[in-house]
Parts: sequence; structure tokens; C-alpha cells
Amino acid sequence: MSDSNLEQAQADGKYIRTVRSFVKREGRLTKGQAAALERSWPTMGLTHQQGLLDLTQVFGRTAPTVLEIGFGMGKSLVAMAAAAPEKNFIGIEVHRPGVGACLMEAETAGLTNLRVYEHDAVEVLRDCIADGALDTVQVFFPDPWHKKRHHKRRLIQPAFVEALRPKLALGGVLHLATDWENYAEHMLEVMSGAANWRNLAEDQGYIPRPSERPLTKFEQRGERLGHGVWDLKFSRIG
Ligand SMILES: C[S@@+](CC[C@H](N)C(=O)[O-])C[C@H]1O[C@@H](n2cnc3c(N)ncnc32)[C@H](O)[C@@H]1O
Repeated sequence: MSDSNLEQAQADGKYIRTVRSFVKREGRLTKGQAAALERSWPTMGLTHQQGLLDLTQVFGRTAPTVLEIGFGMGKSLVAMAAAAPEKNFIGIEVHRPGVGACLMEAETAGLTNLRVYEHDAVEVLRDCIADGALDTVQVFFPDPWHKKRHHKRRLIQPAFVEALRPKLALGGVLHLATDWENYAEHMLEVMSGAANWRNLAEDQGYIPRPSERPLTKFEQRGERLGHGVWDLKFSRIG
């Protein structure tokens, strides 16, 4: 069905079209990733089918909870979870090899404060996370979808941030980072136009790179090549 036919069908109420922020790649698992999934999924894996999470039960304690969307191979997520053992971390990623890689890193770091989903974050947020449950949501380097006709696939959209906001506690923070200037501008426009958020940047633009966001190899390389990175932090005020 063509795009316009799908939209027509949706308008007729026959078909709800979902524009997803990812294309599922069938990447192969390395042996190490497969083994880590086998070993650690029973203790660290969460499934969408489990439905609404009881965080106290999942982590065996009550602690501030950080949710990362689209963690890739999990490098930053594992580094942050290792640096903040007093917090709970939940990662969501659709790419299975990435989930396996993250579990490998988490095992090496000996983490007990991390749980992961292999699922679409839009659905996990909607169905599994209780209102007010999160202290921080972070989205680092989401797929920029460079072409204009693909911009609708970008994760950061008005409807998405409006659905995400109630999942944060009041005062909770959404932290975004991108190395694509046009996406940074898009993020700033979406967040500045959304109700009940406060921009934590003094000049209402971008914040200086926060020290708690680990510097990845990818970003280091970008720095050497003179590429920019833009961080945004907004707190929930309503
Ligand atoms: C460009 S990568 C960045 C990965 C990582 N954050 C980093 O900084 O290296 C974006 C990641 O987001 C994941 N992703 C995109 N949309 C998603 C969604 N709706 N739910 C979960 N993961 C998603 C992709 O599979 C991909 O691994």
C-alpha cells in the first residue's frame, strides 16, 4: 500500500498507521552477545508482555529511576549505571545485537541496577511505565532521519514528548543529545513549544555538555573532526 493509501485508510478509520522511529535490522548476534543474552536475560531482561512494571519489585528497592531510549550497544548506559549504583537504570533498544552487547558490558561491570527491554520504546512507555515513575529520561543520538521526507520518523515529536511527560515525576528531567544540527533545532522547537516543560539552559537554548553523559568513541571522533554535539535538558513542571 502506498503512503497516501495508508493515510486514506487511516482517515477512513480502517487502519491506524504507525510511523516508527526505527527500521528493524536483522543484524546477526556475535557468539558473545548470544551467550550474554542467554545468561543474563533471566535477571536483566524485561518484556513488553509483562505490562505495567512494579519498580520496587523489579529492582528489589525503591530508588530514583533513569530510563534510556535507544541505547545502541549500551556503552553510555552501562557507564552511567556503574557510576550511579544508587539509581535504577532501564534501557530500551529494538536492535537485538545491541541488547546482547549491553548485557555483555553489564556483566563485565558487575551491574545489579540495570534492566533492559528489546522493544519499541513508544510501546514500553505507554504500557509498562507508571505515571510519575521516572526521575530522568535520556535519549542520546537518536536516529536523525536526515531526509526531509523522513523527518516524521524522528522520535522527538510533539505527541511523543506529551506521552512521555506524565511518566516523569514532577521536576524530572528529559535529557536529549544529538550531533545533527538540524535535529537539535527540531528538538529545541518541539520542546520549547510543548506545555509544562522548563528549559534548564540559562539562555533557553542548549546546555553545555553535562559531565554525567559519558564521552563515547563516536563523539570523540566527531570532536576531532570539529563536529558539534548539542545537549538539551528540560524538566517537567506540570
Ligand atoms: C543512532 S543510534 C544511537 C545509539 C546510542 N544511543 C549511541 O549514542 O550510540 C539510535 C538507536 O535508537 C534505536 N531506536 C530507534 N527508535 C527506537 C525505539 N522506538 N525504541 C527503541 N529503540 C529505538 C535504534 O535501534 C538505534 O540503536
